[in-house]
Amino acid sequence: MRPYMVRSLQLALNRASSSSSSKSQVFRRAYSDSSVPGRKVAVLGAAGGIGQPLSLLMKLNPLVSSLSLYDIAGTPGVAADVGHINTRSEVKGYAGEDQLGEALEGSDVVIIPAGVPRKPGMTRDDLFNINAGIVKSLCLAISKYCPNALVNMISNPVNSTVPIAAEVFKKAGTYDEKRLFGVTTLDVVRAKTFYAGKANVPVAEVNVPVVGGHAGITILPLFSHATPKANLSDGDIKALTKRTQDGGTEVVEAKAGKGSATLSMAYAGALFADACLKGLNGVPDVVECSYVQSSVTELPFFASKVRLGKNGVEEVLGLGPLSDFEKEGLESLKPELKASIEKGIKFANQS
Ligand SMILES: NC(=O)C1=CN([C@@H]2O[C@H](COP(=O)(O)OP(=O)(O)OC[C@H]3O[C@@H](n4cnc5c(N)ncnc54)[C@H](O)[C@@H]3O)[C@@H](O)[C@H]2O)C=CC1
Ligand SMILES: O=C([O-])CC(=O)C(=O)O
Repeated sequence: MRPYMVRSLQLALNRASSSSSSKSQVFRRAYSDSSVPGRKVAVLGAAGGIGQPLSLLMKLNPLVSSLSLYDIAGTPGVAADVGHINTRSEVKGYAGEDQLGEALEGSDVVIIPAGVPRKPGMTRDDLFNINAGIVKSLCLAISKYCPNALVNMISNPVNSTVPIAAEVFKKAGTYDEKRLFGVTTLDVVRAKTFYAGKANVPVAEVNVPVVGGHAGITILPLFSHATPKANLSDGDIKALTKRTQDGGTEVVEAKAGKGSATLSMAYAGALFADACLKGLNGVPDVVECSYVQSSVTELPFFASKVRLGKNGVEEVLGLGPLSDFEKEGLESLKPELKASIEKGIKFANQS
């Protein structure tokens, strides 16, 4: 890839990070390889459908100085391939559990897309039996080798895997609620795309918060907060909400048994990791939606806008005024989200 293409991709990623201020835009333009701190990012599940393009996108991120690609197999090849790209970070591949410690050691951000994806007809919760154990063992290793890392959980069901991670870290004595994130950025990416299409506004200018969780009706886009404002009918808002909630299923069905969203997820995961790195580096006003420990509602975990800083979560932002339709959606999602959280906590403490 030509340097100008790499630069364009980097700029596109920067432009797409939703809510950062103009101050941070100036900061971004001021990057040079030597003027930003070195940061190690580990991708766990790096040989998978999400892991590979996500590794590529993290290799293009100028904030990353060391990229650690871990999977149970296949990572030497991915690392050799990605490692030839002429950008800042050095790349190392690690395969198999005996290399997990080395892969994690010194990581500032750990991104976890390890685990099985859905097939048509399955819910995200149907992945629990396999992915819960995978996430648990990876989080145990994180608590041992890089307890201070920011953890970006992609593996589904996110509504349960984040509570599992929290319990594992609590048991290990390393839990810091500011450092654990469920990645819900793809819901925001979808809401922006669908809204821009319906409202006929430039997608690059669109902002839409998505709150709640990351499965079906627990995904609650707040189109009443969407900007630029558009005069959409109640029917349009209802349809946009449903399409955002079913976005993952739309891809699962279109892939017809060959997995779920990988490329759009890699993009969303790269955006969120970039926001975490900017926060760590002290860029002001970095705000993204994420599923975190929360007191925004009575539920212990909830996705909402989060301000990111040098220690991870700096502030969990409230929901603001909701339309009647959104208020109804919020009440309807609570029982399902509560059950998924409790399922994760129970699993972590029983097994
Ligand atoms: N949070 C979100 O918005 C989204 C989450 N996902 C979830 O991401 C996960 C991964 O999806 P894909 O990449 O499509 O699946 P995939 O099957 O293509 O890749 C998963 C990778 O995880 C690896 N893996 C399995 N056990 C592991 C372990 N113990 N340690 C390290 N790596 C391990 C596999 O070897 C494989 O390379 C799924 O659970 C999927 O549901 C997918 C899309 C969006
Ligand atoms: O739908 C799935 O299984 C994968 C996912 O979380 C998404 O695409 O939002």
